[in-house]
Amino acid sequence: MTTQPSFECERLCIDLPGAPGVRRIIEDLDLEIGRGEFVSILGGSGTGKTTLLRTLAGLTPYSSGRAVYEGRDVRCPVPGMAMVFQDYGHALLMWRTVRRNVALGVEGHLRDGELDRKVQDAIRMVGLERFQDEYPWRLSGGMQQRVQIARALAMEPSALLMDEPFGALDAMTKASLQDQLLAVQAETGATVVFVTHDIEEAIYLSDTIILLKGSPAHIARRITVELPRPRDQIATKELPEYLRLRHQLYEAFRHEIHA
Ligand SMILES: Nc1ncnc2c1ncn2[C@@H]1O[C@H](COP(=O)(O)OP(=O)(O)OP(=O)(O)O)[C@@H](O)[C@H]1O
Repeated sequence: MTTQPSFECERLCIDLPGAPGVRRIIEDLDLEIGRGEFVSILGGSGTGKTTLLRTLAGLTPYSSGRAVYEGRDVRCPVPGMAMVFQDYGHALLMWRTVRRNVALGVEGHLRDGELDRKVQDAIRMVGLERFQDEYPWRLSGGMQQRVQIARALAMEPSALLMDEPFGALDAMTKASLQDQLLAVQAETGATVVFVTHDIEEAIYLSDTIILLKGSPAHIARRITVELPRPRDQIATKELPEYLRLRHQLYEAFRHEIHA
């Protein structure tokens, strides 16, 4: 990991339409995310996690302060980022095969050979080689989510923004996709900003956890996760440091989210 930031926010304020007028969702948020860093955003329901992620993606405009990605203001989507949503059912085109869904973000920009290479690499990274000519509706929920992740990876993003991508999946599928995501990140070196409700998921995956609190929201805690990599679903979760972080975050949730 280098020290050059991928994202920088300074006194970031985000307002959304409310009744009446506008409602401030995020206030005076300062945040720096290093290149290749895995950052999870945790917080209670309705705190503003998705709003913050969408602003980092250039999808929701901010009102004041600064949000910068690799030196560029993010007032609209900028190249180099890809977003993955929780609702893979809506994100995929059911009438296109897996391969043609994965190609969606890059087709029209590349020559055929290069397009095929990128699509094949992305499909390999999520382990869907055998299913590339299938239609998404014939796949399980976990496999459909892997298609969405592959589509993001085909764009070779330097930053992957993920909004509760595993929130709708069963525990075993979720664990397997978490490991696949960590392997992909180790291979690509992408920065990952990951929104989740799940404290254990945040600890298992992250280098840093940002806990949002309040209305408007601000950063209540910034926690560095110093667990060794590669991580392991059994061994990592038995480490004293993992258990200490888990305890700390549950306490923080209890005292701060409901304060
Ligand atoms: N398009 C919108 N227009 C107006 N208000 C919105 C819009 N989207 C979200 N909000 C409001 O902004 C606040 C933050 O919503 P957001 O979805 O960012 O929270 P969240 O922390 O991601 O919640 P959850 O964990 O429940 O998904 C909520 O009060 C929500 O009602």
